[in-house]
This record gives sequence, C-alpha cells and structure tokens, in this order.
Amino acid sequence: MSAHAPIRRFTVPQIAARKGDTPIVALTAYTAPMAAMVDQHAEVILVGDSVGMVIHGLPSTIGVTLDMMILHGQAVMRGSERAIVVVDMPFGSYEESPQQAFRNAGRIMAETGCGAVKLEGGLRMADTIRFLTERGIPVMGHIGLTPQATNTMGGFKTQGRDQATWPAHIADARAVEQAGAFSLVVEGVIEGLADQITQSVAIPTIGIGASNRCDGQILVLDDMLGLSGRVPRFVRKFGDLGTQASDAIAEYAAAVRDRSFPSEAQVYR
Ligand SMILES: Nc1nc(=O)c2c([nH]1)NC[C@@H]1CN(c3ccc(C(=O)N[C@@H](CCC(=O)O)C(=O)O)cc3)CN21
Ligand SMILES: CC(C)C(=O)C(=O)O
Ligand SMILES: [Mg+2]
Repeated sequence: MSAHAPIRRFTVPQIAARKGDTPIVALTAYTAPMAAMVDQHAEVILVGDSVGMVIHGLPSTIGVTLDMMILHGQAVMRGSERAIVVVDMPFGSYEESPQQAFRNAGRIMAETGCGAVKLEGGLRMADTIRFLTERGIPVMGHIGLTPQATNTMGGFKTQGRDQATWPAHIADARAVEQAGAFSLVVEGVIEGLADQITQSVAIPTIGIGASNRCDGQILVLDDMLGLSGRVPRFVRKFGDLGTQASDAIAEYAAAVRDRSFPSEAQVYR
C-alpha cells in the first residue's frame, strides 16, 4: 500500500455488518467544518432534515426542501473523507410513489456524492425502499417516532408505551429490513420495544431516544454540543458550546464598546 493511499469511506456493507458488534457511532452534521470534526470519530454522518429546525429556525421538518438537503449534503461531503454520509429525504420528496422517490434520491446521490439516503416509514414505505435498493440506491430506514409525521402523530411523542402497539412497530422494522435497507434508525421508543426491534432484524439498529438496546446511537450534533437550547430528555449534553459562544460574544461586545478591541496584535501599521 502506498504512503498516499486515499482514505476510503466506510461502505454500506461495512455498516450493515456491524449487527451486535461494537456500537455504531453516528452523528448529524450540516456544515463542512462540523463534518470534519465528526469525521474523526464517527462511522456515519447523517445530514438530517433536522437541519430545518436546528439551522434554519423552522418549527418542524415539514418545510425542509430537497434543495436544502442537497446544499448541506454537498458541504458535509466536502468536509469529510472517512465516514459514510447519509442524507435524509425531506418531507414530500418520496411519499408519492417509488418513482418519485427514485428521481429525488437519484438527485441527492448524484449532486452530493453521498453514500446512502434515509427515509421515514415502515410497512407503508417498503415498496419504495425496495424500488431504490434494487436500483443501486442504499437506504437507511427510520421507524418509531418519525418526525415528518408530527401532524398525524400529534407531536413528537415517545412510541411503544402501549404494548399493544409493539407488533406494528416490529412489523415496520421487518418490512424495512426485507425491502433491502442496510440499517435502521429507531427513534423515540421505550427500551423494551427497542430491544424487541433490535432482536427482530438482522440489520443494525441505530437508536435516538431508544435506549442502548440498539446496535448504534445517533444524536443531533448541535444538541449534544449544547448549541440548541432546550433539548429532549434523551439528549446528553457532552459539551456546553452555547454558553461558551454566548460568553465570547458578550466579551467581544464589551471590548468594542470600551475600545480595548482591536489592540496592538490586531492593528496594521
Ligand atoms: N434539535 C433536534 N433534535 C432532535 O433530536 C430532533 C430535531 N431537532 N428535529 C427532528 C426530530 C424531532 N425530535 C424530537 C423533538 C422533541 C422530542 C420531545 O420533546 N420528546 C419528549 C417526549 C415526550 C413523550 O414522552 O411523549 C421529551 O420530553 O423528551 C422528541 C424528539 C427528534 N429530532
Ligand atoms: C435525528 C436523526 C435520526 C434525523 O433523522 C435527523 O437529524 O433529521
Ligand atoms: Mg430526519
């Protein structure tokens, strides 16, 4: 091997093979510099449609467009070199038909160079997932709490509190697996159900708000860095960058007002 061998990204089969192995480390990223940091430590970078809420100030993910996902997908691909980059298909870009999904997933893949797409839904999206995977587009599934269904679900509600709903969630997981998805995000479900789902499929599950009974974990990067204000209870803040940024901005404002900035080191003579 040459000293300058290109660094290959993690591949879809490598991620698919991580069932029951050391947990898959996944995080979201929306920009090139954040992607570069995540790339050092995670195997999977998700360009989540949460970008609409976290970066663009939208009230939900419903208003996110394909163009937004492609723009952020391109930035994340430029910033990373090792992780597999997965791009969320936004609301309205895939639900109508397998053909619509292929057309738009094809645009995402071709215009960003990402490794896979993710779409929300279980049984009801199985035909679409099969249509994409049979035509060369790797798909990550997403079941449980599916944020794009916030208006029909009545908000962001933890799923599986009623054990009578478990069979439907497990059927969703199996349908996604049978349709050819290489991994499955399980969001916002109680521990017992997460455990059952993970045991019901041969593809790795990646949990968010779904306990550690999954084959990997994902969080919204800005949430775990302490950059997004109020966060759901399933988030652990591994950093407090919001406070640090706010303090830095306050110091800058004070330094401008008392003329201590710019000082000697920042002045051209
Ligand atoms: N910044 C951010 N982080 C996320 O994790 C995230 C987004 N945005 N946007 C898209 C979805 C929406 N998500 C959310 C948002 C809120 C809750 C929430 O407030 N959950 C309640 C649980 C209530 C219940 O148990 O039913 C909580 O108190 O944690 C959960 C998931 C997860 N995703
Ligand atoms: C939280 C993850 C799974 C997601 O779909 C997103 O960030 O949009
Ligand atoms: Mg999403």
